[in-house]
Amino acid sequence: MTQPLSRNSFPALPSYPERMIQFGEGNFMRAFVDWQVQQMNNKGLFQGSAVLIQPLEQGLGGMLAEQDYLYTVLLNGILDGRTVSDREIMTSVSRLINPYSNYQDFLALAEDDALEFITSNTTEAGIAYHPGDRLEDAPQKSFPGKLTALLYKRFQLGKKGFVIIPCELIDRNGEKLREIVQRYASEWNLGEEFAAWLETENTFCCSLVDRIVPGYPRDKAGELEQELGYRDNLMVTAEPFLFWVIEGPAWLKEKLPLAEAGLNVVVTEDMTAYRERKVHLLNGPHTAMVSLGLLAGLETVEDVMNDGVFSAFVRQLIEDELIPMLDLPLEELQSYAAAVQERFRNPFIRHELTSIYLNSVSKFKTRLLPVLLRYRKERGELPKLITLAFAGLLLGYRGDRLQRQDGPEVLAVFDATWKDPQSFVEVILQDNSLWGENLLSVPGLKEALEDGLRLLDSLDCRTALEQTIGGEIQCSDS
Ligand SMILES: NC(=O)c1ccc[n+]([C@@H]2O[C@H](COP(=O)([O-])OP(=O)(O)OC[C@H]3O[C@@H](n4cnc5c(N)ncnc54)[C@H](O)[C@@H]3O)[C@@H](O)[C@H]2O)c1
Ligand SMILES: O=P(O)(O)OC[C@@H](O)[C@@H](O)[C@H](O)[C@H](O)CO
Repeated sequence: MTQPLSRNSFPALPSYPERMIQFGEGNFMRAFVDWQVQQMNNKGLFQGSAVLIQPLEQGLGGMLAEQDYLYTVLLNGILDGRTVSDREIMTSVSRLINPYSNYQDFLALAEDDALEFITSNTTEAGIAYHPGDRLEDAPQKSFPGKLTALLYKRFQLGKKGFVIIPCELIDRNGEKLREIVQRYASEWNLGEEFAAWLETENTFCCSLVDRIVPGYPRDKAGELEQELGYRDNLMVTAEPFLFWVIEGPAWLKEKLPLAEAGLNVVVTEDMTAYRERKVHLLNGPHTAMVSLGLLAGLETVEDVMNDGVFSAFVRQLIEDELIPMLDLPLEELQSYAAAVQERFRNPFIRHELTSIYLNSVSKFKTRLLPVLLRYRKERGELPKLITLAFAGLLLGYRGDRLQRQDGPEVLAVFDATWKDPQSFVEVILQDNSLWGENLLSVPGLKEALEDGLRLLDSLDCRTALEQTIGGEIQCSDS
């Protein structure tokens, strides 16, 4: 029987002073930011660790403590033509504070001058204003509320601010976070001096993250335990590829020497083009493939890429509908798209479609809907593959064929609307809360989705896809 991972079993592992506060202890942050901190430490360039803040009352705090905050990152895949199979025990996390049970320790972080950086990933839902939050709460419900309380304490102590780099996959994440913090500062009457300190003493950066992190390797856990020689309930698998774009001042390159440590990190004045490329060419195909893939009984991204019809769908989607709508040099887009498809084919990691399926409605809205609308406007017709993916999404949210995973308010809208299949498409397209606008005004969309739904409901999904790729589904224009 193997022993659990702990510092006792690996007494030679190093420890580092805390230099970063990190909101979020999920798989992604542990295999992305903390992994990069580890690489900087390995090269003697940072000599620091991250203290994690659990954003929600329930989380991984207990499990991390049981392992002395150690865990293994397993990188599997092909990078620059080389097969990578790396295993490394992370020593870049010092501890985790649960502000729900230990608010004092959380606020006490404001006192530590060595803490210079704040990072976060609280999912797309985390950078949100919660009207009920108050300074006196212990803790505030929202992540920005907690951050405001911490920053205010820091200000009261007369200390310098932080470099704040959120990693949430929302557009202009740093600006959104700063706006909500400023809003709390104003609503909580924290004064003009604090508002000025927020502006001048803190650097809020926007950032874009890119690494596929499937998380805990459930299917291979036993085998890996034997191979590693210890039990690790928090091991994380990830692809070797990594890209982090930070929109921030040039001095950050020295202060946080990620690129110097050989990591694929860019500090730039404007990250817009990088974001467009990634969200539409990587996350877009992911979201387009999930509902259709799950409806066809496929389980992983690799399954999709190994299926002739589905991989043709992904390729055509990228080449014919996504790339032509992006304002970047064609060659650059084509080379990124080729790399993405290679990453999707990674035979060494198991990326479950169900994990990408989570909150598909909001993902469709940011990743594919803008392209669909632009295509319709510029070409006078609908992009047939994005439209079919939209139909697949709507069918999946009927709830009888797929196990939906979305917020209760989103599911309630679908449940109410699907009660009348005749009016379903017309009503759902008008729902501003889902799409941010009334999509009934998009010429031909209602009819095309009704056709798509009929097709997907009457044929098996692969045949429906084959027909669509062959151009047989017509988008009637009104
Ligand atoms: N897994 C990937 O391949 C990958 C790659 C790039 C980006 N991401 C992004 O990272 C996010 C997290 O992914 P993960 O794999 O680490 O998930 P996870 O479930 O392991 O971790 C989620 C984290 O978010 C926090 N959280 C969840 N809902 C919250 C809320 N409403 N308010 C505040 N905090 C909240 C949790 O406490 C936890 O720390 C995703 O939403 C995605 O946008 C993931
Ligand atoms: O993480 P999500 O659930 O927001 O989205 C699923 C995937 O599209 C996403 O995780 C990608 O794998 C990632 O963005 C790659 O960098």
